[in-house]
Amino acid sequence: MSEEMEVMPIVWVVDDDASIRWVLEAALEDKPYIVKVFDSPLMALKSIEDFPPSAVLSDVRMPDMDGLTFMEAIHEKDKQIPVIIMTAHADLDTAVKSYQSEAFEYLPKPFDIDEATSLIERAVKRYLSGGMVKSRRSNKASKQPLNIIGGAPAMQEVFRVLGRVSKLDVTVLINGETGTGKELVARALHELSPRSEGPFVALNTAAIPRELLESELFGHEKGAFTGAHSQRIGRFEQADGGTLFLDEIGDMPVDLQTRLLRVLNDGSFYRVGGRNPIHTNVRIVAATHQNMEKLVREGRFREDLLYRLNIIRIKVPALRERREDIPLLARYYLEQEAKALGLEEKTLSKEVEKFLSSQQWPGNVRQLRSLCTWLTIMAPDKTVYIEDLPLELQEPSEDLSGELENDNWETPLRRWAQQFLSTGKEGLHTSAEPKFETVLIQESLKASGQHKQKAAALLGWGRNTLTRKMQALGLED
Ligand SMILES: Nc1ncnc2c1ncn2[C@@H]1O[C@H](COP(=O)(O)OP(=O)(O)OP(=O)(O)O)[C@@H](O)[C@H]1O
Repeated sequence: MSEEMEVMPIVWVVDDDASIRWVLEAALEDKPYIVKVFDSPLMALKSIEDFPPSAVLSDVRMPDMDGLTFMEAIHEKDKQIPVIIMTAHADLDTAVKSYQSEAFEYLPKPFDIDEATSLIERAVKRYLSGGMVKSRRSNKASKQPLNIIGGAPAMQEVFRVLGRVSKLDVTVLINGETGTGKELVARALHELSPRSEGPFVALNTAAIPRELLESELFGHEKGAFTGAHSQRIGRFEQADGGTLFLDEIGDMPVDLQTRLLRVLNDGSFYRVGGRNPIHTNVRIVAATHQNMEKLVREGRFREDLLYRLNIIRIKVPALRERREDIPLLARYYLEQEAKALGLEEKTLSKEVEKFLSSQQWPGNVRQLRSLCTWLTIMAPDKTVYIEDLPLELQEPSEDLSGELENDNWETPLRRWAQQFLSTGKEGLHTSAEPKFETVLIQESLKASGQHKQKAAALLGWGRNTLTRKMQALGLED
C-alpha cells in the first residue's frame, strides 16, 4: 500500500449504473478520499481487505447482489462502516429496512450531488472518530403488509421520514389534502412501531358532532349525562398500548384541545362524569388538511398543543404534485379491483395514462382509486381508451379557469352580489357560500343517484367532508 493510501480514507461507490458511478467519482475527485468504484458488490467485497472503506455508497438493485445484503456482508467484516443506501426504486420497505439495519442513511435517487457528497463526508468523519453505529435492528419480523405506492421524489421523502421514525415512539402530525393517503401513512407508522401488536384506533374529529366528541374520546360513566345509560369506554382507552389516529385534528373544539393536551402531558384523564383518573399509554398520530399555523393565528387551535403534536411532521403531497405516480397507482388499483371483484384486469392505453397524468385530481388518490373501480366494472374491453372514461373526465380540464369562464355562471353571481351590496347589508360571502355549496352538493347527489360516496368523489371531497357539510347545511335526507 502506498503512503497516500494509508492516510487517506477510502470511499466505495457501488452501482451497476455507469453514469452514477461516473458522476459520483467526479464529484468526489477533489475531496481528500481515495474513491474506489465498483459495478458489482461481489467485486467490492473481494477487495475489502486491500481497500477497507471508511464509508460506502451503494445502490439497492444490482444484478449479482442487492444493496441490503451487501450491507450485511460489509458489516460482518466491520460493523462500524457506514453504508449509504441509494435507490431509484425505493418503496417503503427499502426505506424502513435500511433504517432498521445499520445503514447510515438512505438516499433516494435522483439525488442532489451536494447532498450525496456531504453525506459521505459525515459518514467518513463519524467512522474515523470511532462513533458507534447503533444497531436499530429489532423486531425483524415486524409485519409490513401496507402497500403505499410512490416513486415520485415527493413520496420518497415521505418514506424517508417513515423509515426514520419507524421505531420511535414520537407524536407525528400528517399534513395533506383529502384522499392523499394520510390514514395510510398513519397505519404505516403504527405497523412499523413497537406498538404494532397493540390496537390502531382511528377517530375522525370532523365527522362526530361536537357534543359527542368528548365522550367518544374519553368515554363516560353511567348517568354522566342524559342518555348515558351505561358506562362507555372512549377511544383513548381502546387505544391503550397502541396508536390513536386523530383525523382532522384542526376541527377539534378548543375545550377538547385543552383536555387532549392534558392527557398528552400526564398520560391520564377522567371519563366524562368520572372521578378516578384513567392511565393510558397511547401514541398519538394526528392528521389535517388545514394550515395549522393559520388556525393558531386565528385563535382556533392551541399553540401549545400544536407544538406537542408537531414533533415530527409528514407532508403527504397532492397527487398532482407527483404525476409520475398516477400510472403506477392506476395499474396497482386496476389489479386490486379486478381481483376483489373477480373480473378481468383492465389495462390503460398509453393515451389514457397520459391523459390521467395531466388531470388535477382534487380528490387525490381516493378519486383515482374510485375511477379504477369504475373502469374495472364499466370499460367494455381489456384495454381502456379515452372514450371509455366517464364523461365528466373526458372533458378537457387542464385549464380550470377557462372552463369556468365558458360556463359563465359568474355573470348572474356578480349581479346577485351587486344587488346584495346595494341594500347596504354585510356578510356577502357568508350568505353566498351555503347557497353555492348547496347547489353543488344537490347536483352531485343527483348525478350519482343519491350515492354519497360517489357524490363526494364528484365534488372532489372525502365522504366525511360531504357528511359534515350536509349536516351543517341541513341537507340530511
Ligand atoms: N400512496 C398510496 N398508495 C396506495 N394507495 C393509496 C395511496 N395513497 C392513498 N391511497 C388510497 O387512497 C384512499 C384514500 O386514502 P386515505 O384514506 O389514507 O386518505 P386521507 O388523506 O386520510 O383522506 P381524508 O383526509 O379524506 O380522510 C385509500 O383507499 C388509500 O388506500
